[in-house]
Amino acid sequence: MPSPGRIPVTVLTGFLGAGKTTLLNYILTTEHGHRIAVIENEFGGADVDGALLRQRGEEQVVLMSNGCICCTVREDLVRMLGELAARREAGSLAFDRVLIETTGMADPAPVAQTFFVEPEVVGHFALDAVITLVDAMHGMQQLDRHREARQQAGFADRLLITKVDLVDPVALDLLVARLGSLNQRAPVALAHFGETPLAEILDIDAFSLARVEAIDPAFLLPQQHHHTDDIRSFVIRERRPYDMDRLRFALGGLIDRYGSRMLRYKGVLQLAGFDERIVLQGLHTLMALNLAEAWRTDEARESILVFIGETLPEAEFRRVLHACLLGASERSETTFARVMGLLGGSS
Ligand SMILES: Nc1nc2c(ncn2[C@@H]2O[C@H](COP(=O)(O)OP(=O)(O)OP(=O)(O)O)[C@@H](O)[C@H]2O)c(=O)[nH]1
Repeated sequence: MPSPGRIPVTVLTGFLGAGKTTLLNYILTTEHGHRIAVIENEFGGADVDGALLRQRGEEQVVLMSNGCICCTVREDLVRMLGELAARREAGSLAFDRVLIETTGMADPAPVAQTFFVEPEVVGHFALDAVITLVDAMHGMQQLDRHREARQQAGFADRLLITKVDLVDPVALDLLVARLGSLNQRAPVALAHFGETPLAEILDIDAFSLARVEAIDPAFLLPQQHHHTDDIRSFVIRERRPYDMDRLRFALGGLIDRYGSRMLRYKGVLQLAGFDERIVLQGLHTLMALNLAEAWRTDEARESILVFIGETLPEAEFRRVLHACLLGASERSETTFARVMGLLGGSS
């Protein structure tokens, strides 16, 4: 039970692409009267999520942390929470709650542990709830294949199913039943593009240390933490604009070939002929390119793409995408054609 005076913290978790940033955007752009500080954690090592977040007004602050919050950057989390508390006490920052978005690969247990074992954190913050998002379309497969997805579902105080618009009611029932077998105590609700009643996820006082310790008596002990080894990410940055037709074709080809291993890809892109940023969103074979806000005249335009996948051939992705840049050299055009199988060469 959070003690009076401590700042409530909500941890948003959920496997890659489950819809955490979408929910965060809904929260940050909805009138709800809360002043929220957000800590955003990225797995891919590039600030793509920062670019995808829409902040409303000055009453909110977003801090970024790269790396996986559940292991290497826990110190980062402790430091950021310490800074937030100090700025709040000094009166330079006003907020009444904190939201932490973990990476899609994070085990929420060590993140929750932080609120009980780190003295600087315990004094100021109280964990209100762990909210786990589950993708209705990909969730079942993710639960089957990835331990992290099961940990996230099992540890949740509330489960939110997203993307219900993409599945039929039978698939949804099966997923609800599966989640029930992993976690019997967390109520399940739906979120459509992040839209969900905030009263059911903020200030719900749902995290119980006693309950977690009843399931895992070693919860507060130091933990060794491992991620599935063959999941890797890489980032591609380019200053030159991409050619739209070529890029769509190349992404289509890569997805055809590697879609089942492409767990998550996203980016903010500069395309020739567009003043707007183009946002790429993808999970496996589901890909979308959408117009976003225009580049400012005073900023250097740079495309940033993040790929997270199982044993993806990074060099091939780099070659193919490099050849989609406007004015790609003849040599890279040949490479592109060969890699994409247009010359009948091997890939
Ligand atoms: N159809 C549909 N798409 C959704 C819904 N919610 C989110 N999405 C889409 O799912 C994709 C991934 O959403 P994000 O919010 O970026 O997911 P995330 O969990 O933050 O992803 P990572 O941070 O990479 O793990 C985006 O293209 C969203 O627009 C939904 O309810 N329905």
